[in-house]
Amino acid sequence: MTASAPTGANPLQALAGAQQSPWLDFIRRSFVEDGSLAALVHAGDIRGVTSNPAIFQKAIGDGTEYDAQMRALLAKSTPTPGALYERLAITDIQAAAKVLAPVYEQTQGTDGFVSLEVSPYLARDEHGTTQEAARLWADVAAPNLMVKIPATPQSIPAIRQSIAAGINVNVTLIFSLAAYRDVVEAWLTGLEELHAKGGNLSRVASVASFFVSRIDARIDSAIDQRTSAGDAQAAALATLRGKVAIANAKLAYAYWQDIMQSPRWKVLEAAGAQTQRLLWASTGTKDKAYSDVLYVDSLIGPQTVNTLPPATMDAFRDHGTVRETLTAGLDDARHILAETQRLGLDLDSVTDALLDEGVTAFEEAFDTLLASVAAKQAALMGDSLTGLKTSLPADLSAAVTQAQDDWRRNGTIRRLWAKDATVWTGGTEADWLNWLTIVDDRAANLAELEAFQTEVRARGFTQVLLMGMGGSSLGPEVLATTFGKHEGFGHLYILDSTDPQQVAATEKKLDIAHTLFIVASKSGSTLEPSIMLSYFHDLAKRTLGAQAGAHFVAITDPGSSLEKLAQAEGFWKIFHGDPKIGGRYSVLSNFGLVPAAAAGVPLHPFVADALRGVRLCDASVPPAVNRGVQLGLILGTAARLGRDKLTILATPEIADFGAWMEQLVAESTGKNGLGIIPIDNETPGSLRHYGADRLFVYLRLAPEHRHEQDEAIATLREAGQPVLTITLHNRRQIAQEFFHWEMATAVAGAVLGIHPFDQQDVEFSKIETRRLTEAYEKTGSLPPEAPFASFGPLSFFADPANAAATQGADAVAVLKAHFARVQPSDYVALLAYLPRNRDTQEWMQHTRLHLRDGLNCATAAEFGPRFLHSTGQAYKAGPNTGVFLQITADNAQDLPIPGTSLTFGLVESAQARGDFSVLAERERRIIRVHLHGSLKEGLAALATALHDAL
Ligand SMILES: O=P(O)(O)OC[C@H]1O[C@](O)(CO)[C@@H](O)[C@@H]1O
Repeated sequence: MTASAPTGANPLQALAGAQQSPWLDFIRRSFVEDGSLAALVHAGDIRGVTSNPAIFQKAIGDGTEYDAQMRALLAKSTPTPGALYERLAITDIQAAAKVLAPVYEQTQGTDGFVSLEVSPYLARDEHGTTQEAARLWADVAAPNLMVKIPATPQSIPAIRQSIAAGINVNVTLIFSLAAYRDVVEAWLTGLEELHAKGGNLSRVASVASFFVSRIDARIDSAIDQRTSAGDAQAAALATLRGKVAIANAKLAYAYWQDIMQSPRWKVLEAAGAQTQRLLWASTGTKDKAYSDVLYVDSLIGPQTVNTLPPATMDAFRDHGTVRETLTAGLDDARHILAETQRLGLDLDSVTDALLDEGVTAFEEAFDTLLASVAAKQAALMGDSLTGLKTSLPADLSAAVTQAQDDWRRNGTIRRLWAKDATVWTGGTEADWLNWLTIVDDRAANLAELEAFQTEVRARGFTQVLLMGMGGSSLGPEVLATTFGKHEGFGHLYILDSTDPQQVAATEKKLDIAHTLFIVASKSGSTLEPSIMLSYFHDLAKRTLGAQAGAHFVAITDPGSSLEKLAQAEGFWKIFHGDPKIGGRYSVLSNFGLVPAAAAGVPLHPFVADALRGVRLCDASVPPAVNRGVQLGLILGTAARLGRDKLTILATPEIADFGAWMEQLVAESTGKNGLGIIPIDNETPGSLRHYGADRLFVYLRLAPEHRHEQDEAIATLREAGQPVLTITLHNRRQIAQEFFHWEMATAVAGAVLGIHPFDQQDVEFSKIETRRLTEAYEKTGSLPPEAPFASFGPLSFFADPANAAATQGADAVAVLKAHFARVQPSDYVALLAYLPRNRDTQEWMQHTRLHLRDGLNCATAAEFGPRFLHSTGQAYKAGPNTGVFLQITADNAQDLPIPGTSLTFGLVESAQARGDFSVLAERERRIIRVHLHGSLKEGLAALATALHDAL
């Protein structure tokens, strides 16, 4: 360390003579790039640099200085905003380290440091801090770096471990003598550990940053308050104004001097160790009544550092006084602290509070910084990201802002990414969170899927049939309908029904000899895919003989019964799902990617888009700009305010996304009498049909948007209905939305206080179905049932309670009585166990709109058994606001299920009956209408009756 200053030196330069190093508490890109820092260093004004989250927030958060580097980084990859910030900060730190390197060299590694702080979010996390210190040390890779670690009780062990690892540490946020003693202890122990390992002590530098002026600011304000309240001790209190912080610092210095005399230190010193210098921080004067160099002039002494904000640096250069003040007036200092205590100014509480405030202030600065980095990143990525515009009524908007702030203050998004189950119910949630990381995992292992895609193409399949339910089919269905057929690949068909006519219609589309069959089931034991597989495998065996297995691919979780069957039958491939991902969160795992590969969807760009979605929902993105969190907080908050009908409208080319969303949202949130009811694909109507229970989501595919949909949405917005408009700039961006909605659903679940990853109520219908099919296998028939009313082709069935409530002299009267039960904010759902084809879909759509317009309520048009693995969970266990019309029909054709005495038609009716009894048991308002004879005529009769009933 330089012992004397050059003659004619300014006060800053003269500090060298007093063995104090002035460091600068400031950094920003332009200041380093334009040579300003170098000029200060060369002049000898400044011998080190410190940064903190608030300094970087000012540097990066405002202005455009960092845009060029951001652009360059974003051109190469899509980092998380947190990683992007860190790259920018490290670039500055490395540049400053270079400027200070000559000082470091001249002083043999004892001065010329630049400090970079660990994430303030880790301030109370020993392990996280230790890891991050090591990571930053390695990433910056400059010997004159100091990693800043706050002196919280939790971080003290991290300080010891970092020192022991040979990392230079700047311990920050020290306010009390007690904390300082702990820091010294950690530092000494760390050095001793390093020494014991045979490490080189001479290059381990450390400073203990003792905060000064903040203490006076607090104590002075307490004094002022008491004085103005007429305190009897006002005169004595007045003598302490502006004195306590410096007295505190002087005693810290005295403690350091004692340590320097201790035998413990002497051993380390003899082994070549450097001392840990005290660094005075928070030395900008806060009270204008005091000298603007008070906290520099008064704290000068050998082997110390003072880190100065730019204004204080300039002031000290201009009129500072260099005199060894630190060691003078030690008795006075003791007296001041004794007086502080005598007069009831609780210094311990003040320093405790200052530590908490200091941590919080840096967290908040970091929140602001990351929010601006994320916003800037989004702006620079432009149309490569989907957009979100929200238009919310005042009450909802205020509640959402409040929720965002709660999430920000509590760091909930970081807890979510850290898989902390207490974000939800503290149950088994952590076992279901691998959807958070599956895209990175798949991106890193894309070669296997790409090889599969190449092989599929080479084998020249003309069709691909995917068999599965819910999460195993709805994602692939979105891919099939959104992307269509790809050159060189077969058309992807989806089968998720037990309706015999639908099975037969699917079979008709296939050329079995040239079809690739994919059976997808996470559990491997779901009824529908099992029987579909039996049917088509049997068919394939009849066409292809021993080669049949080579046409089959299974996607299932490891060890499932499906995996065993696939092995036994010689399937071509078996792809595994991740058991820590539930079905409805599986679209970006092999459950979506294998069908995507088979259909020829270009995998790399698709996964790259999904990754964009992941990055912008990252733990480092604060709630107000985190797309998934934003959406989820709106969904959850809206539901809590009674807007629980999530009404989904989409450009037709991407409209199937709604069916996937339905399952995700309904199966995740619909439980314990709570939840969000998705209303998919309900054509917009007149404003008077909408109550205060709606939240609209418009998925707008910009290049193919429909003018009339835009108009309808604008009308809703103008009428004050809450509307979320999500803009996709191309179809592939559905990959981003898959992730956004997964995150949103998890977040909405947290707002509702439910477990969003189980679906316990689905099981009840399955049990009932099983009971019925087993009865059939034993007795050859289903248990008898009788309609409570029959009129021509329409027979009505219900449990006694529902039957009693819907008596009528004709079909019209029955339906009238049933729908008279609809209250404001209820919804009506048609649950049709019919072949899902263009005719039935049109009928359902027409009928639901008729009901919507007649009853002014939200409507759903669902096909069984498909919805049983989707919205069925919410219908059974969500809010009891649904009024259901189950529709069944005679099957014009039935198909046997190989290896059983069952038929598809029988399973379908058992499923309808099973679900009915569970809904009825749960006191839902439901009746079943069975259509006899021709389906067309039955549907026409029902439509007429409904028309007359409303
Ligand atoms: O993939 P699997 O295990 O066949 O399950 C299919 C679907 O059934 C459910 O488990 C229940 O409906 C869904 O969550 C799931 O997506």
